[in-house]
Formats: sequence, structure tokens, C-alpha cells
Amino acid sequence: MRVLKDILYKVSLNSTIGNMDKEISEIVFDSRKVVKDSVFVAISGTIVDGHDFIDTALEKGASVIVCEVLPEKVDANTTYVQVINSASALGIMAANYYENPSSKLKIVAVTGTNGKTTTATLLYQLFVEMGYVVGLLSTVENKINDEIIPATHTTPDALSIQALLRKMVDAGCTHCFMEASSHAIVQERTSGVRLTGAIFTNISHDHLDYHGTFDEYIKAKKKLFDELPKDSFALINADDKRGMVMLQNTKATRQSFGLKYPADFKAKILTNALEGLELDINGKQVWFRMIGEFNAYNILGVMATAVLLGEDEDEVLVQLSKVQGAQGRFDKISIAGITAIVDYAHTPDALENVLKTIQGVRSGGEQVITVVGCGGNRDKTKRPIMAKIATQLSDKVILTSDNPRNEEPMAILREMEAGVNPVDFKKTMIIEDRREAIKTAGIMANKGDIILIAGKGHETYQEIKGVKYPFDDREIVKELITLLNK
Ligand SMILES: CC(=O)N[C@H]1[C@@H](OP(=O)(O)OP(=O)(O)OC[C@H]2O[C@@H](n3ccc(=O)[nH]c3=O)[C@H](O)[C@@H]2O)O[C@H](CO)[C@@H](O)[C@@H]1O[C@H](C)C(=O)N[C@@H](C)C(=O)N[C@H](CCC(=O)O)C(=O)O
Ligand SMILES: Nc1ncnc2c1ncn2[C@@H]1O[C@H](COP(=O)(O)OP(=O)(O)OP(=O)(O)O)[C@@H](O)[C@H]1O
Ligand SMILES: N[C@H](CCC[C@H](N)C(=O)O)C(=O)O
Ligand SMILES: [Mg+2]
Repeated sequence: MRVLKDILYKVSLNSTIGNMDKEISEIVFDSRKVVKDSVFVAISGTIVDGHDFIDTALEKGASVIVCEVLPEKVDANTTYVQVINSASALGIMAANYYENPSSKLKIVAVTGTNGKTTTATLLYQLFVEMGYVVGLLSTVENKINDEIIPATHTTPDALSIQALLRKMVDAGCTHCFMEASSHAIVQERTSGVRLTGAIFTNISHDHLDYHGTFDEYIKAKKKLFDELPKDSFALINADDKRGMVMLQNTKATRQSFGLKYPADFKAKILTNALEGLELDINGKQVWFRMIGEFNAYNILGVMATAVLLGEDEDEVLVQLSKVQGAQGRFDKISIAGITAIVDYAHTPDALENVLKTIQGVRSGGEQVITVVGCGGNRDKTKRPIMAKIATQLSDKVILTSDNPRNEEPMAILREMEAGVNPVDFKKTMIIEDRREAIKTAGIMANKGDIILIAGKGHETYQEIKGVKYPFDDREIVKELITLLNK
């Protein structure tokens, strides 16, 4: 049990009604999860308004209501706390409830359109290699030391974040590396998390369905840096056009990394091959297991972060050269002389980077066959662009379903097809069923060819009309082994 006024410490209040010394059992922000003597935080969402569920929360036993707008009729036994911003209040209250775990950890948040999971996972793996007990909050999975806690979001909700950070502290973690998605930043899921540093990887086209305009999307990322404390660091990719924008209003120490423009941490690519990357970092030549220029950025950002966290650069490079990166990111599987690459590229920029990387490392005579789709109920404007990029940078393309969610798969595919130049029609096919599409690519491929299967990476399901069916691109590629060895 906690006392209400203690968990409201540092929350911006407008007004209060009732007893502030009440003992409360839990904090909830979903009326369906209310338990006796809990605090219900009413948040206005994208689909419904939590304020409409205040009565239901009271019926189920909530004894405190935290809201932005007070109900017209108030109940005499209930405490009402009117706040400026319920979503932000939730994060701060959750932090107080779990006794501010972030003050006992070094937490670094990674934001950017692409590279968040890769960067956070590399940091996790690096710090484990260096002997630390580490936590990770990522799209693929959450981790507390070795324990895996399945992830439902790239960045969990505010309450779950604090609960996970508490578990990390209790498990002896010293560091936590986490992704901060733009949705999470806007929805204040990271409010109440005290950061030691934040990293900006890059920004390109995505999520315009949610943010409305590219400017709003940039603002969402910038908010993370605007809110950093004075004693933290703000590390940006100096080669990204919007990198400096992130630093405009931050109180944190400004740091940068890059391959092209002047930066605090610099590297040069010496070799970029299917076997890995060789980089020159401060006169030291080091091989890494990851592939492609974009991974040179991820590696450099990780090295810079480790140094800013006080680690020795030479030791960092030795350990970093051993790590693998995140699942489903440029995962190579060899079958019957064909190289299949499963990659989570689900934005135009990521797809272009991956295909340009493949173009850069191919030997010349082989075909590059790309299987790609776009998710339903997500930014529609990226569909034609991704299809165009796929056809321009591949020899053959099969457009297929990703997670259609509640949309008609064929309607998504028609929107993708609209981006294909007429000259590229002859190399483009549409196969709605993703399993069939992957199999067809396998049948079309000859020895030496490269098949890129983009968009779903580590995902182990395909979401169709509200149902998540088991589906794993990597498993389907493995099924090809029997098919092609016949
Ligand atoms: C669009 C979006 O981001 N939505 C997130 C948001 O939900 P919402 O605003 O839609 O909530 P809502 O359904 O309108 O409900 C509003 C409030 O009423 C409450 N409610 C609702 C119903 C009820 O009966 N009782 C009740 O109290 C809800 O608990 C909520 O507090 O807040 C919820 C709680 O944190 C999230 O689970 C939910 O994620 C949805 C499921 C989602 O799909 N989000 C994706 C787009 C997302 O967040 N993706 C990013 C990664 C993107 C990327 O960079 O690639 C991520 O971080 O995962
Ligand atoms: N630094 C980078 N710049 C551009 N593209 C990248 C970069 N790092 C990875 N990618 C590409 O983007 C894909 C997604 O990478 P990753 O999962 O690390 O990004 P993310 O930001 O976590 O994505 P999400 O927002 O979906 O969680 C990779 O599979 C790869 O194709
Ligand atoms: N975090 C991203 C992941 C997209 C992955 C892709 N496979 C899709 O389902 O669209 C999102 O929720 O938009
Ligand atoms: Mg991610």
C-alpha cells in the first residue's frame, strides 16, 4: 500500500477534492483492470477517452480518480485529482509508486526512424560482454539480465516501463538500454524515466498516419531531447539532416557521431562485405559482424554511447567486434546455394539501405529477388514508395502481404503497385499469400542468387483481421530447403 500524496510527488496538479492521505492499492489507466482501492488515471486516447470510463472505474472499486477534466457530479467518498496532463502524470506516479527505479540505473533511450532496436540490442550485448548486469526494452523483446519478457510494443506503456525498471534494479542491473518510439514520446510513456543519455539515429518517412505531418514527427523525436536533464548526454547522428534540430533546445551535453560531417565520434568504412564491416575508428582497424553502411552508423553510435558512459574505447571495440546485433535484422540463411536475407526493413529508407547494401556486396552475375509488403492500418503513403524502391533496386520483385491487420490485403497491394514504374512491371508480381510468395522466390532463384524478404524480420506472427496467426519468415525460408533440394 502507498499513500496517495506520496505518489503524486512532482505531478503538476490543477486541483484536488477529497482525502489525499488515502492508502491506494495500485495505479491503473484501463477501467477493465481496476481493482479495489486503486487509482484510476483517465487518459484521452486515439480511439476513446478514458474520462468516459470514470463511472465504470468507481463501480469496480477505484477510490481515487486522476483526470484532466473533473466529472460534473463528484462522489463524496472518492478523491479527485485534476492534473494538467494525465498521460504525463501516469508516468510520474508510476515512478513514485515503484520508488523511482530510474534513479538507480544508467538508462539510455534510443530514438529515430530506423536503427533503434539494433542500437539498443548492441548496447545490451556489449555491456553484457563487458560484465555488467543489464536491462533491455525493445521491439523484439524486453530483457532483465538473462530473463526474457515478451514485448508487445517498441516502448511499453508508462506503468509497465516503471514496473520493468523496478525489476531490473531488484535483479542488480546497473544499466538499461531502451527504445523510445515517437508514439511513446508523444503519449508520455517515458515520463518519469530519468535518462542518463539519449541517442538520435536518423529520421525519414514513417508514421505520418499518426503524426499527421513530417514536422510533427520531427517534433515528437525532439521532445525526448528537450526534456533531458542537464547532467545527461544527447548524442546525435551528425550526418542526418535533422540531427542538429534535436539539439536545439536541450540542456544535456551535446555530442555527435558520423561518417561524413565533422563529429565528436568519427569512423571510416574500410570494407563493406557480406562477411561484415571493417571500420577505421581513431586509427584503429576493427572488423564487426554486422553488414552495411547503416550498421556502421549503429556501431559508431553504440561505441560513442559506451564511451560517454565512461567505458574505455579500446575495450569497447574489442567486445563490440564480437556481438551479433538484433534478430531479424539482415539475418542471412543459406539454402541450396541461394542466400536468403530476412530483414525488418518496413520503411522506405530502411528498404533502400538494405537493397543498396546488397547491391554493394553482390558479385555481379546473380539476381536479387525481393519479397516485400506493407502493414495494414499504418501509414499508407509509404506503400507506393516502398514498391518503387524495391523494383528499382532488384531484378525481380514479389509484392505480398505484411500484417494486413484490418485492411483488405489486395487493396494494400494495389496501393503498392501504383508506385511501380511501367518499365518495371515485367519484373513485378503480386502474390497475396506471404508463404507462397517466399516459396515462389525460392523456386525462381538460381544458385548464387540473393533473396531479400523484407518487412517482418523477427516477427513470429501475421496479423489478419484481428487474429495473430503463427508466421515466421525465417521458418518459411528453412522450409525451402526441402523444396529446393528435391
Ligand atoms: C495509436 C497508439 O499508439 N495507441 C496506444 C495508446 O492507445 P490509445 O490512445 O489508442 O487508447 P484508447 O483505446 O483510445 O483508450 C484511451 C484510454 O482509455 C482507456 N480505456 C479504454 C477502454 C476501456 O474500456 N476502458 C478504458 O479505461 C485506455 O486504457 C486508455 O488509457 O495507448 C495504449 C496504452 O499505452 C497503447 O497500447 C496503444 O498502442 C496501440 C495498441 C498500438 O498499436 N500502438 C502502436 C502504433 C505503437 O505504439 N507503436 C510504437 C512503435 C512505432 C514505431 O516506431 O515503429 C510502439 O512503441 O510500439
Ligand atoms: N541506422 C540505420 N539507418 C537506416 N536503416 C537502418 C538502420 N539500422 C537498421 N536499419 C534498417 O531498418 C530496419 C529496422 O531496424 P531496427 O529494428 O533496428 O529499427 P527500429 O528503429 O527499431 O524500428 P521500429 O521502429 O520498427 O522498432 C533494419 O532491418 C534495417 O533494414
Ligand atoms: N513498429 C512498426 C512495425 C512495423 C512492422 C511491419 N511488419 C508492420 O506490421 O507494419 C509499426 O507498428 O508500425
Ligand atoms: Mg524497434
